[in-house]
Amino acid sequence: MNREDLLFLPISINITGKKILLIGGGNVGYHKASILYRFTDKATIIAPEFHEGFNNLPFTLVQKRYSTEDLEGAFLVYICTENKELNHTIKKECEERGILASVCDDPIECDFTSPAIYKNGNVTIAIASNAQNVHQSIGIRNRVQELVEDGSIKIR
Ligand SMILES: C[C@@]1(CC(=O)O)C2=NC(=C\c3[nH]c(c(CCC(=O)O)c3CC(=O)O)Cc3[nH]c(c(CC(=O)O)c3CCC(=O)O)/C=C3\N/C(=C\2)[C@@H](CCC(=O)O)[C@]3(C)CC(=O)O)/[C@H]1CCC(=O)O
Ligand SMILES: NC(=O)c1ccc[n+]([C@@H]2O[C@H](COP(=O)([O-])OP(=O)(O)OC[C@H]3O[C@@H](n4cnc5c(N)ncnc54)[C@H](O)[C@@H]3O)[C@@H](O)[C@H]2O)c1
Repeated sequence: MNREDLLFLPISINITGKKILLIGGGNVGYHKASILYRFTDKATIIAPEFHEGFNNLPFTLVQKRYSTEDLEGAFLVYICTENKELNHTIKKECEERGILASVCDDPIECDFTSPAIYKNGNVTIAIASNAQNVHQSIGIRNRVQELVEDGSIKIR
């Protein structure tokens, strides 16, 4: 499979009461957690070491290395360690359990990816590039945000 052959469908997934797990507490883990916090105040983060920003998030922090049992009851898993081999192993263990996972260093392994988001109340504008060009997604999102904020696009 080549990256160019990937197909991602944009959907809004119901996370009410569901267990969201994020493994890895570094820069990328913190970034993903900050975005998550705009949608939920419940998630569990597992890592031996955490970015200091996690102190300002309401999530449950579990300071330890990942082990397979951590996946129990998980609905969505964000895999965000810097260890490619470990990320791959976690993804495989998610797949064996039918759990949807996003792997931060390998779009081909991702069951889902995160779009660039502009959120204003209940309105969410999400831009994705089919995992091909994250800078393009960020650029378009920033432009949409400007247009909403200067009143060119009315969302209310
Ligand atoms: C939009 C956003 C959403 C979010 O994460 O919330 C998002 N990445 C963001 C930021 C960002 N990502 C990267 C940098 C550093 C760039 C640099 O250094 O130059 C920055 C900028 C920064 O951090 O400021 C690098 C990067 N990203 C991926 C890889 C792996 C790879 O592509 O192989 C690498 C290379 C790592 C390496 O090589 O080391 C992969 C993915 N990143 C995606 C989404 C998915 C595709 C979405 C789409 O379809 O477009 C996908 C496929 C999977 C996923 O992560 O879901 C978020 C913007 C948040 C915002 O601004 O609100
Ligand atoms: N998807 C994206 O948007 C994106 C953006 C930039 C970088 N990346 C990729 O993300 C990866 C991570 O980058 P980073 O800057 O967050 O790295 P980092 O070193 O800052 O963080 C890694 C985290 O993983 C944790 N960790 C290590 N071993 C673990 C284990 N056994 N169990 C649980 N947690 C463990 C560490 O304690 C740390 O908290 C890199 O491969 C990078 O290329 C992805």
